[in-house]
Amino acid sequence: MRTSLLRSMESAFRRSGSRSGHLLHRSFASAVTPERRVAILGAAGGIGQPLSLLMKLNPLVTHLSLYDIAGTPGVAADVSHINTLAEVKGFAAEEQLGQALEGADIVIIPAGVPRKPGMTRDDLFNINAGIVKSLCTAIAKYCPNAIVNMISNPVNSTVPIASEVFKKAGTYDEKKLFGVTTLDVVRAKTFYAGKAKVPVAEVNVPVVGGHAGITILPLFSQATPATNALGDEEIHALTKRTQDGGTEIVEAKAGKGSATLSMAYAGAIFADACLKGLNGVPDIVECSFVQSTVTELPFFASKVRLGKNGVEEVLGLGPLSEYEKRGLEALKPELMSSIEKGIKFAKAN
Ligand SMILES: NC(=O)c1ccc[n+]([C@@H]2O[C@H](COP(=O)([O-])OP(=O)(O)OC[C@H]3O[C@@H](n4cnc5c(N)ncnc54)[C@H](O)[C@@H]3O)[C@@H](O)[C@H]2O)c1
Ligand SMILES: O=C(O)C[C@H](O)C(=O)O
Repeated sequence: MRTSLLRSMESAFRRSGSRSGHLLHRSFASAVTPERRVAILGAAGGIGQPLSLLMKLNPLVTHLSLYDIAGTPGVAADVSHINTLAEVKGFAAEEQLGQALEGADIVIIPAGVPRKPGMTRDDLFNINAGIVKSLCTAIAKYCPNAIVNMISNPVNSTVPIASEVFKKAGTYDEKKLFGVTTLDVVRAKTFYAGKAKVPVAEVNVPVVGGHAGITILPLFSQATPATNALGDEEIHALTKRTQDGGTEIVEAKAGKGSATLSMAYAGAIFADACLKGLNGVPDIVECSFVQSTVTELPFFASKVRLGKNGVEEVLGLGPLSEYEKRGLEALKPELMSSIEKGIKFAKAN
């Protein structure tokens, strides 16, 4: 049973575009996996629970630390019964946050409130900015060298907040801070495969910019397998659907939150890529919102090569279609203002 589950994970990770899925099996079989500690903050939430499950299934994880301000003991006990490698510990109260973080190689943060219909991600700022700031303050104290995977929205602002908190603490390493935009890539791949009628497992689509509305810019001109079956209108519709993917889920859930299952999948894919990078697996490339000089904006999502220290290389945008060039210019003011909002908040608080 364990073997077949690992095989399914392996093939999911391979399909995701990380080119080293085979290593999951090899490293598990030969028991050479280095010790890797992953902490999830917000582990009992809508994303946190399935993400905890998926990280427990990942054979690269040796220790899994689950932290939430509510509901952790049940989730941690439940996940801990799964007969895979990772040793699971739950941490329930704020005074246990330090213990939850100690020794972490990767901290994944899905803590915070989700949208309801009619809200933008920026409407979450007032609550989530404070949550992210306090969690990042603890990260700076207890695991200053950890890689941080930021899921909490608005990502366009929470990543800059984290960077300022780390700068204030003197622990900032731009190579180790990632806004998780993998769900945009997951959606772009799914929607493209459906329209282009190509096997979804073979599809790759870079998504650049940020993680809100028009700041999400899928580059369908670079999608593979390439197709000339899609005209301008179809590309526009695919772009809009990718940009509005989060809202599509928020509306379908009708007040019961936003994407959780697909986000957990995307978060697990991205964390797996970070783990492989840490373990020295070559050529691990994923899109992520990182400190960047690819455009004039200080943070920007693009393809990133992952390595032993986190970001090894932020890759350029590649050739853009005229439509994408216009999209790029159009997103800059909104993305810049969200970045500045985060920086201003962190400096003032
Ligand atoms: N980056 C993305 O692509 C993406 C995708 C989906 C959702 N999100 C965002 O992820 C966040 C979480 O979404 P969800 O659906 O899991 O929400 P949720 O309400 O179901 O879960 C959030 C969890 O965070 C916990 N929490 C709150 N404050 C905390 C704190 N200070 N420390 C630790 N835990 C704390 C809550 O107790 C809860 O269990 C939202 O901000 C949402 O917008 C991002
Ligand atoms: O849309 C949301 O609020 C959640 C998330 O950012 C998403 O893209 O699904």
